[in-house]
Amino acid sequence: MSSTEGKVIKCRAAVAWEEKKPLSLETIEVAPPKAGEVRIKILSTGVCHTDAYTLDGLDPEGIFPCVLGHEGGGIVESVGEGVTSVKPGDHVVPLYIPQCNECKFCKSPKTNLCGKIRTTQGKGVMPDGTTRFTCNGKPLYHFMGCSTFSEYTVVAEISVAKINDKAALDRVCLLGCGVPTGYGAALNTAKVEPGSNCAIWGLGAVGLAVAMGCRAAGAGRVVGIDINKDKFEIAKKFGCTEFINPKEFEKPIQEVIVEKYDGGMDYTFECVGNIATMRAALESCHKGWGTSVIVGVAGSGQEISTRPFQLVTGRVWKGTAFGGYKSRDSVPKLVDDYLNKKIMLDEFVTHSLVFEKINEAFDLLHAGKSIRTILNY
Ligand SMILES: NC(=O)C1=CN([C@@H]2O[C@H](COP(=O)(O)OP(=O)(O)OC[C@H]3O[C@@H](n4cnc5c(N)ncnc54)[C@H](O)[C@@H]3O)[C@@H](O)[C@H]2O)C=CC1
Ligand SMILES: N[C@@H](CCC(=O)N[C@@H](CSC=O)C(=O)NCC(=O)O)C(=O)O
Ligand SMILES: [Zn+2]
Ligand SMILES: [Zn+2]
Repeated sequence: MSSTEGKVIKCRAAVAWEEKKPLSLETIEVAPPKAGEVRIKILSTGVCHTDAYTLDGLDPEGIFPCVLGHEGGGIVESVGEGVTSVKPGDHVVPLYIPQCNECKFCKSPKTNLCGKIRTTQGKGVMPDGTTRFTCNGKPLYHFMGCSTFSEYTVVAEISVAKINDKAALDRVCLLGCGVPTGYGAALNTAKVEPGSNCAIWGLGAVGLAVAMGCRAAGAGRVVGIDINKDKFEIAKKFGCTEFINPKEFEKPIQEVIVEKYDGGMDYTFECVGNIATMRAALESCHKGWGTSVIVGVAGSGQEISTRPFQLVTGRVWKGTAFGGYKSRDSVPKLVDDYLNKKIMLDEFVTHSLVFEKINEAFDLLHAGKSIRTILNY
């Protein structure tokens, strides 16, 4: 039994007091876990573009003040009543898509979108409708059911994956979001076949993970597309075979691709979050069978469009959340895949910083100078 069990913990956190403002380093209070909840000591967290998306005020579910962060790794500090699947001392990754194994989504092989706590999670509160965070007496909202930008966080039991404790938490935290999302987009959502021609818009961590998945699937060409040419060199490590910078062309990039690649690609992936590149990715697909997967996140009011003829003539437009992985089952296996060198994680980490430098991590992301920055508490 830890000395803090059942007590409020005062700890460091980076609080988003309001949108479009830097995070504020604060001492916050974290209440003990209630029934069905787990309190975790976070040791490392990544910064994903979705954190920036919400902080920038683009997320219709963004509620402030809140504790952001959803790509973390840590150790269970205490558990609430009735929790049986994890115990203090277990190494875990918090999950923004839980897995309850009871809801109709969890019972369906067609989706990973567990619905058990999605409504309260989208309101920034725990399943009972309340928050576990306060700062100077003011309640703080949770984020994506994870809130990994706090030294301690509280999540639902169904929102935590128990992992092999031999794995470095400052690497496997990336299995909380970006890497499974891209890797699974290729393997689960698209189901890339050997010899397929693939194109990826956006060579950030998610896009590079798509490339890693395409290579694992035995893809032929893997075309990396980015307006920042500085991303091309690192993308070779993940399996990109050639590159295109749309800025170097006058005509629409989809016309370039259809001409250059004998009618277009078998699979395309949009990992930017831009409705124009979503259209370009779809219209770069081959007539008759090309499939485009939307991974990028675009805010409310943003709508995709294309001529229906694109779909009538056989192209498929689909999307993915967390790469289609059923989270509690899959993340432990992905950790083992990393330990067995079947997937890369180290290569995604371009910066490691002390937690207090979290705003620098956002700056690096926005400047296109990082792939993933890991913050260590
Ligand atoms: N569906 C899901 O489950 C998930 C979605 N996401 C979303 O995926 C997207 C990518 O996330 P990260 O890799 O963390 O972002 P990132 O910011 O690291 O990478 C985005 C990349 O897109 C490039 N880019 C920007 N505009 C472009 C354009 N017009 N054409 C081509 N490339 C362009 C940037 O240069 C950058 O390399 C974001 O929208 C994020 O919100 C992230 C994780 C999970
Ligand atoms: N609140 C956001 C949701 C945007 C979104 O699509 N989120 C992805 C994960 S992005 C992680 O970096 C997702 O898994 N969505 C599934 C879900 O149930 O939200 C908005 O409304 O834009
Ligand atoms: Zn993310
Ligand atoms: Zn469920």
